[in-house]
Amino acid sequence: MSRKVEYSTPTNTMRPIGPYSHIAKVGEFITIGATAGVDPTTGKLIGPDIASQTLQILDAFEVMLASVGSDLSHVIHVNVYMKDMKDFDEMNAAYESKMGARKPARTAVAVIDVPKENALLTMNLTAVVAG
Ligand SMILES: N/C(=C\C=C\C(=O)O)C(=O)O
Repeated sequence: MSRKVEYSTPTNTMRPIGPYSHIAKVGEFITIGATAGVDPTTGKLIGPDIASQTLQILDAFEVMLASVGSDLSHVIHVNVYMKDMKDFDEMNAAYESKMGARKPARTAVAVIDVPKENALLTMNLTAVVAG
């Protein structure tokens, strides 16, 4: 397996808001950094509800994973960072509506803040290349 680390940010997704790439890939392993629920064209937050933001993030993950030969069925682990744990059930419902029977390992926690102003959550993941 190659140990070369490839960093990428697809052009058809939101621009990073700091000095990072959305995706890092080493051989078959993929990691996607924290991503908020923003419109990829305007950079504006989707919502204001956590369900909309959750679905937007998962849509963005689909685009990012496709750019490196993967998809949501090859996700290993997801981290969910919410501003308020009271949103847990609503986030879960939206998450499950998109992920369906796919149930990667997941860690959901509440945090004091996230980088995108007014965002209710941010998520990141690890995955492998499809095949
Ligand atoms: N991944 C980072 C920020 C993401 C923010 C966002 O999508 O709203 C970072 O600063 O490392």
